Amino acid sequence: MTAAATLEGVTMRFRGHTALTDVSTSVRADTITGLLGRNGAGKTTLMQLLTGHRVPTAGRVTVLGAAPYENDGVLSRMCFIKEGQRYPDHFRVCDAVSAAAHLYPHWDQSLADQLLADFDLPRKRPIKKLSRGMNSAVGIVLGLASRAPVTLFDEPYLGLDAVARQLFYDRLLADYAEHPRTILLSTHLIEEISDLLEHVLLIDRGRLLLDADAETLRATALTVSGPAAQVSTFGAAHDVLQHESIAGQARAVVRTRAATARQDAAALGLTVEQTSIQRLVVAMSLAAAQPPAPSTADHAALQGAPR
Ligand SMILES: Nc1ncnc2c1ncn2[C@@H]1O[C@H](COP(=O)(O)OP(=O)(O)OP(=O)(O)O)[C@@H](O)[C@H]1O
Repeated sequence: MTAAATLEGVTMRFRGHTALTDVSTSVRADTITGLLGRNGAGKTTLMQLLTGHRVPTAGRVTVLGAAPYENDGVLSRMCFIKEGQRYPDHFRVCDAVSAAAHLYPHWDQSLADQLLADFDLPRKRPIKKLSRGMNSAVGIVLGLASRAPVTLFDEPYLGLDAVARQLFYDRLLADYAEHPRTILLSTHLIEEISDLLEHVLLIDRGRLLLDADAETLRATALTVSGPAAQVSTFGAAHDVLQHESIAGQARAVVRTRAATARQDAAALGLTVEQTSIQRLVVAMSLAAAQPPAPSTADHAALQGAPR
């Protein structure tokens, strides 16, 4: 695996708040990676570190072999499209496109023209007069046509309708197939994009919770359901992320490394389904939010505690 970017022991502290804590991971080259996590998890902060907008409080960030901060050689090969991207007040759509054409060395004007038509964007209209969704579409056009070797999309589709979002996914996939490059995409619309993803990074309250390739996740995350006793038996041998039961029936989301997990569940009379990446992410985030079960020592201490 070649890394386009790496974070080693990265902590980012703002005044009074730690947004990232000791994060070590890499973003694979020529891969579409999903950066997932709940509101305030630290996704934008991580992208800001990768794009040299911030310097970590501790640890090291490397992109395309060097530290990105104030490094034109690295930054010229990156494109960062953020939610609610702002442009100079007087900019029309065509001005943003010509500025991007000058900025990005790998810019493809014919792709930009095609995308402007696909998203039905009026070239001469001032950007500040565009609707919210159209503004997002401008960012998407610039991000894709930049063909930057490392392209980051941070929740790029504020206000974009379902048809336009599908257009984005289709165009991204088609262009990526012809021009493989490193794409890091943060989103809350996990279900919609999960087929696009080759790798998943999940952050939870500033810590890296999951760093796995999507294929492995799909193969190892299962949801089993059936009689509660059998679900518990099965769960005892696997990593249970979420468990719910009602009237003697139960359902559990598990991660397993056992090659025979499906057969084992079937032998117990359980129904087995593949767990979607969205469900897995929700289960893992909720599990991480649970307070840890008290240890035996804690129990003992509580028993002895004065009331
Ligand atoms: N400049 C700052 N000063 C203080 N705290 C900040 C600053 N920037 C971010 N934070 C805090 O760091 C945490 C992570 O923020 P970040 O924007 O990275 O989250 P996110 O995962 O992108 O969230 P969302 O999905 O809601 O956009 C949040 O608690 C946020 O309030």
